[in-house]
Amino acid sequence: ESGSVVTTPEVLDQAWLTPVQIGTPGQTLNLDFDSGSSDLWVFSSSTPASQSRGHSVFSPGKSSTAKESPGYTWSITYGDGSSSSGTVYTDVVDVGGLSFPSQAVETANRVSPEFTQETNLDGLLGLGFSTINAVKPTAQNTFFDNIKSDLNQPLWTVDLKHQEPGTYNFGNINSSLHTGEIHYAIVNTRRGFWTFTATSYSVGGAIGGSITGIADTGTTLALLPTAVAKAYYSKVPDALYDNSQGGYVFPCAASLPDFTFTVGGGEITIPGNYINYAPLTPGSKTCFGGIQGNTGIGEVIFGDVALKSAFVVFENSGDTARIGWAKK
Ligand SMILES: NCc1ccc(-c2ccco2)nc1
Repeated sequence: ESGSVVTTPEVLDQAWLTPVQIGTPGQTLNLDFDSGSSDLWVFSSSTPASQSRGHSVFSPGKSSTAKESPGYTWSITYGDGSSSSGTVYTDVVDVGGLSFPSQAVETANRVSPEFTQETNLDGLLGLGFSTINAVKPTAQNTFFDNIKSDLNQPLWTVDLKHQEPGTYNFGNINSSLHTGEIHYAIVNTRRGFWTFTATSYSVGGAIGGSITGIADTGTTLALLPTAVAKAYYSKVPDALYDNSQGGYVFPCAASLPDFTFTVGGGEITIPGNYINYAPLTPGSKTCFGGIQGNTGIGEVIFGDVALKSAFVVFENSGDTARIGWAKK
């Protein structure tokens, strides 16, 4: 089988949110599908009202199929400093018509203020490898790992669009969603992420070396090696690294060069206007870059700024994992 679901960008393409039905009858929550983590967690009836105000919550008590997983707990802190923790149920989870009857649904007993403030986001659906699932004492499977054997092909695809709805597909490649050929690179799954290598990059004609990083639908920007970010902004007049902002800024009127990277022998171009990410504050004439250095973070992250420039295939046949990138 296969399934497809529409995903919708938040303001400034900060994240894309996708409706998921949980329990019986189905309770719809809008989740951030995140290939950079591997837990399906939700705001719940156990989340204090002061933290869940404005959010849809999952109430296991209202689901005839919810089962507690006694003694199971989880706690996560993300790269951006946000965090959440709680307990675990199993219940039916339906994504785009694909249903798994006993998905681990991690209900939040607390969330950090960053999550409370993002009222469109009702939780995360991890699409990383189940090896890094945070449930104790036993790691749980991601939704993709649970349904993979039922899918026509052991893959999911993502088509994020700048300020337009896009799609997540499970089990098939919809060829109408891409124009160019799909170019594949091998994924190294050792750290539980979709880690791949771009063999080269170019900015305004200048060619650079290889970049190894993770494909992360749950991170807004492209956090590249510091030398790469430096090389990019050297081509942007009046760009500078602003310590107080923690990144490269430039005049919003600047025309930014494209950033092209090569994966599996094919070129993907992030258009300059995607790299002119946003004014520091609404109306400011100084803008913050969509490409930043990855200083202080363990990983190089090809986040949404890169992913929305392409049609991307995440395939895991069991012994081999691959990532495919195509123009669209
Ligand atoms: N890369 C995972 C992830 C996704 C969303 C968030 C988030 C949303 C609001 C505040 O923090 N944090 C981390």
